[in-house]
Amino acid sequence: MIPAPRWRRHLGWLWLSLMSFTLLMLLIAYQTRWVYPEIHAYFSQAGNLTGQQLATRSRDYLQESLDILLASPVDDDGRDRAHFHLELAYSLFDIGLYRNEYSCTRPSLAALDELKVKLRSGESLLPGDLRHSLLSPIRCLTEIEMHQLDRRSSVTAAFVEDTRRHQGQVLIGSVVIFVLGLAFWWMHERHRRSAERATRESLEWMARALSDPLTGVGNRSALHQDVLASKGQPMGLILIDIDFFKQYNDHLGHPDGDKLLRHLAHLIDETLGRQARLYRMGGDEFAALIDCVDDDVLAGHCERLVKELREAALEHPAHPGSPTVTFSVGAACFIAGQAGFDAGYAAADQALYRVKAGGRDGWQVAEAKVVADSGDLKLERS
Ligand SMILES: Nc1nc2c(ncn2[C@@H]2O[C@H](COP(=O)(O)OP(=O)(O)OP(=O)(O)O)[C@@H](O)[C@H]2O)c(=O)[nH]1
Repeated sequence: MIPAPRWRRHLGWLWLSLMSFTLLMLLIAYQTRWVYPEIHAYFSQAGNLTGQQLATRSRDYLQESLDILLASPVDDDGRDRAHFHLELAYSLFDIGLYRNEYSCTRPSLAALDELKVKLRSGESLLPGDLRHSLLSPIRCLTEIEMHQLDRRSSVTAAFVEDTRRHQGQVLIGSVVIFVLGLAFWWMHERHRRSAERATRESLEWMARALSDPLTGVGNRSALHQDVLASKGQPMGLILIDIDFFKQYNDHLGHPDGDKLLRHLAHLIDETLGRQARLYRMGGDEFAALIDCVDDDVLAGHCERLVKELREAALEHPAHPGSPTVTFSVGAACFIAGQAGFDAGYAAADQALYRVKAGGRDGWQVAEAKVVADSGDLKLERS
């Protein structure tokens, strides 16, 4: 599958982030624009509802005034108290809300005005007049009370309903934002994983490109790369070539030849230990890079290689001079760098050739002197 271009992935993220951000802003705007005014409206209407309490108190005062005036006989003190209660009731009744919204308010207030005048003038009051003057305002106030109570209930119910609806919308908005956030995270995670996978695959590919598939050790390119990476360092190069490997293959077949190559790679690696890096140069030739303190140390490694192979006593039925597998080893010290390596390789190869020419199954280290060569230190072989 061809991965989407980078800019398109980024565009996807950007789009998601913008969506989440816009939705969040809309949610905040919604809260500010609709929910808060709704609350404000509720409380301002609730403020008007005190009208219900005023009507109740006013009605109570009228009731008390009626009780005093209906008690017989009514003396001056009773008339004063009744007048006082009437005044209190009047002041609570005479408000804009009642005047504007209830048609019974004005006639009731007029009846109370008349009654106050009669009380002040000391005119006698008949029970029938009293009923007419006080009962209709009391009825009006009762009506106002009931209406105000109804209004409060309906406003409260509407407010509760609105609040529930807004909460639902805010909840849905939050869920959408959460889902978008999850999608954003998921896209990011997917991209991170695919980037990791690509890096891992590149590393594996690079490792494969630098290793020999048959034996698993490094190949010629890896040797070259390692030499250049250690530029300027004194190093030892050991070349190991199996003797009469063609005959081994011809006699036992290529699969057994492959097995021997793998076996020898393991044996060389074990013998030289961690300080050495092993490569297969192709065919039946191996190379090892190792720190080169001096030629004697290198000679010690070569000696050990030949000895270990003899001890392993791997059967070679087609070897003209030995019942077991043998190899020839040539080695040289060099200063890492392109020119130094070329010189070192040539010297080690010549040493190997001399071993082959001398009857194989042995080793030789080329003698060297250090010279400087166009920035690279180069060991010149004698
Ligand atoms: N089994 C196997 N054989 C290989 C492989 N690569 C190369 N060869 C064989 O290795 C043999 C190398 O032969 P030569 O270069 O003549 O070397 P030799 O027979 O060891 O002779 P001397 O080095 O002179 O002792 C050839 O027969 C190649 O076919 C491989 O990957 N597996």
